[in-house]
Amino acid sequence: MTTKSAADPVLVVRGVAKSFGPIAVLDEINMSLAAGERRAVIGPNGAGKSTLFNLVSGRFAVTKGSILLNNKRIDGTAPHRLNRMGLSRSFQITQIFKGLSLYDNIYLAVMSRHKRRWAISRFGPVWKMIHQETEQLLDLAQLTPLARKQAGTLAYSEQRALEICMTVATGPSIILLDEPTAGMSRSETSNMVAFIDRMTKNCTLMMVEHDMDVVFGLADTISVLANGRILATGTPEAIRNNQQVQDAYLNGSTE
Ligand SMILES: Nc1ncnc2c1ncn2[C@@H]1O[C@H](COP(=O)(O)OP(=O)(O)OP(=O)(O)O)[C@@H](O)[C@H]1O
Repeated sequence: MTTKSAADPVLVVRGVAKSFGPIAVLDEINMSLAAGERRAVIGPNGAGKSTLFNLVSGRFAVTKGSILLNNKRIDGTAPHRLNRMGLSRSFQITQIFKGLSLYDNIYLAVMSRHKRRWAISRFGPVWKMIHQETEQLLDLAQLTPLARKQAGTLAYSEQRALEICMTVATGPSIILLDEPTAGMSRSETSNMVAFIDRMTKNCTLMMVEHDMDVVFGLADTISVLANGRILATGTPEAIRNNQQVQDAYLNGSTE
């Protein structure tokens, strides 16, 4: 039986390879994410970023190697089970309840963290805490004025904000962000970066993002994938100054 200490990494990717039939897409991928770390995975089109995300989030099986979440092997685990184990994939999948109010959506997410089911009678300290945490999250997200609005009637960017709020409310060990600003204008993008930054202060994040302003605005470590291998991992500053990375990606990046 494994025990976890505070210094243990939240996520470990160890010697992972992935092939589709004869096509090798990823090889020798090694990564370790500490608690509270915000890691961006960048790289040219076709480098294997989405494949890596799909391996970590349980959508694809690894061909070789292992993936651990909080010291437990998770490669081969179905996405819905991973969700219950604390790995939450946000964006590109809309998981809000459109017929409910924004408040009720967040309330349900906070309830799930406290392992409560909906009940007619909701009195007592735990329900009071659930209500207070919902109010705090609404406040942090600056969504209080919209609390009573039906989620389905919110603007697209507001629905995405609600979704990240719900993700945070469930208290996951790690949040995977899949191009969190895809399809947004410049001003929506910079608002979303500020929003994610505010909402995920103590969360562990792994994100795939093409927009370098988003990457450099949010990540404290960056892994660069090229041709299915990790070319470099380091701070934004180190990655920006890495000649190999510049040659393989940053200088030639059209995004
Ligand atoms: N299901 C699949 N079957 C066969 N090949 C695949 C499959 N999924 C991805 N690939 C191939 O794997 C390589 C990596 O694709 P992937 O989508 O992971 O790259 P990416 O870095 O996310 O690219 P982009 O930035 O364009 O989204 C590509 O050559 C792609 O064609």
